[in-house]
Amino acid sequence: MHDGSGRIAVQNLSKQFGAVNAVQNLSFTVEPGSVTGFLGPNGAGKTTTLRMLLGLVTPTNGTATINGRPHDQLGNPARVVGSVLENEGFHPGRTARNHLRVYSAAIGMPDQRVGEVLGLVGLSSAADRKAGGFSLGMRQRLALATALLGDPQVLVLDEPTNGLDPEGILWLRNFLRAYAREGRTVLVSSHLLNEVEQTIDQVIIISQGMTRYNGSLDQLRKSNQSRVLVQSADANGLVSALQEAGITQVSPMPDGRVAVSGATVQQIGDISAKASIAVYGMQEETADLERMFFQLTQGQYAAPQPGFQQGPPPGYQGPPPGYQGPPPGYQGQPPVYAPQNTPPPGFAPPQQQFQHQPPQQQQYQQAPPQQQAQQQGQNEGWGGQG
Ligand SMILES: Nc1ncnc2c1ncn2[C@@H]1O[C@H](COP(=O)(O)OP(=O)(O)OP(=O)(O)O)[C@@H](O)[C@H]1O
Repeated sequence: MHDGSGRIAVQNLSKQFGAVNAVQNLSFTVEPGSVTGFLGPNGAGKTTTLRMLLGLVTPTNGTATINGRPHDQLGNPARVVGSVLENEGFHPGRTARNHLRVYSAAIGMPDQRVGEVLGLVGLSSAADRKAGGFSLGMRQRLALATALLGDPQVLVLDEPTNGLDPEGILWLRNFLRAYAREGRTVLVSSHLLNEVEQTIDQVIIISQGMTRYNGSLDQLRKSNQSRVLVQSADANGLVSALQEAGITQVSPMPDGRVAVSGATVQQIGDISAKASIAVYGMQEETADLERMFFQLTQGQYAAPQPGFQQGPPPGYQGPPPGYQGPPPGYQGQPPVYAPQNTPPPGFAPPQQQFQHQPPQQQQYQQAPPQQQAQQQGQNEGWGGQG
C-alpha cells in the first residue's frame, strides 16, 4: 500500500520519444502543505513529467511516485491523486452534474460528492447546464471538480491558468492555497512564472528536460539583486570612474547604457559629476523574478548572442542556492540579463517549439488522467466531439 505521506518523488526520470529527449534524468520531491510550481518554457518536458507521474506515459528510465508508489500501485488512484491535464474534454451534451456522476460512480464515491465538488468549484448554479455551452473558465472548473471527486490528498494541475481571466486566476489561487493549507500537496505547472508567482511557495524550474532550480520562491527572489541602468555621454568613462570609486559591479550594455549594482542613484550621480560625464537618465530596476526565470532556462531556444555580455552582469552573485546547473549546450557564457518584460537576448522565435509539439489530436484523444482504462464512460465523455 502507499504510505499516505502526500509526497511526490521523481527520481532520475527520463523519457525519450524517438530522437527527442523530452525529460532527462529529472529528480525532485514535492511535499504536502504548500503549492509547488513546476515551471519551464514551452517544450521543457513538464507535461511529459506529469503524464509519467500519472501513469499515462511509461518512463524510459527512473521513477515517479506518489505516496511512495507508482501510479498503477495506488489502489484506487483517484482517491489519492486528482489531476487536470491540458485539453481535457467533456461530452458537450451532458450536464456538469451528469458528467460528474459518471466519474463519481466509476471511482466508487457516493452521489452526494457530486454536489459537494460542484459547490467547491463554484459551479452549483450551472450544474444542470450542458458542458458544451460552458466558457473556458467554467470548463476549467468542471475539470477541477472532476479531479476533486475522490477527495484526493494530492492535486496535480497542468497549466491550470491557461485561458482564465484575472478573476478566474484569483479564484484558483485562493482555492489552491486553501487546499494546500489543509496539509495536501498541490503541484501546478506553468510556462509563465508571473501567472503562478502569487500562488506558489515552492518552485521547481526545468528546461530542456532537466532541473535548473528546486527550492523556495522566497530564496529565489532574495538571490536576485536590483540594479541601476545609466544612460551617459561616455559609457566607458563612466565604467572607469565607477570602478575607481570602488563600485565593482558595473558593466556596459549593448544599448550603450551601463548597468550598476551595489550603488545608489545618488552615488552614481555624484561620481559621474566628479568625472565630468553627463548623465542623461537613470532607471532603477528592482529584483525581477521573471528575469531570473529567463536566466535559469535560457539556452532552450538559442545560445546567448556572442559578445552580448563581456562579463557577469552587475549584481550577479552566482546562481541561487537551488540552482542545479546550466542547460545542456550552454557554452559557459555568463547569465544574460534581459530588460524587464522582454524576452531574453538570443531568444529565437519559437517555430522550433511548434514543430516539436505532439499532434494536438493525439493529446485530445488521451484518456482523462485519474480515470483511465478502469473507468466507465471513458470514450463517450472524452474528445469533446459529441
Ligand atoms: N508523444 C510525443 N511524441 C513525441 N514527442 C513528444 C511527445 N510528447 C512530448 N514530446 C516532445 O517532448 C518535449 C517536451 O514536451 P512537453 O509537452 O512535455 O513539454 P512542456 O514543458 O509541457 O511544454 P508546454 O509548456 O508547451 O506544454 C517536446 O520537445 C515535445 O515536442
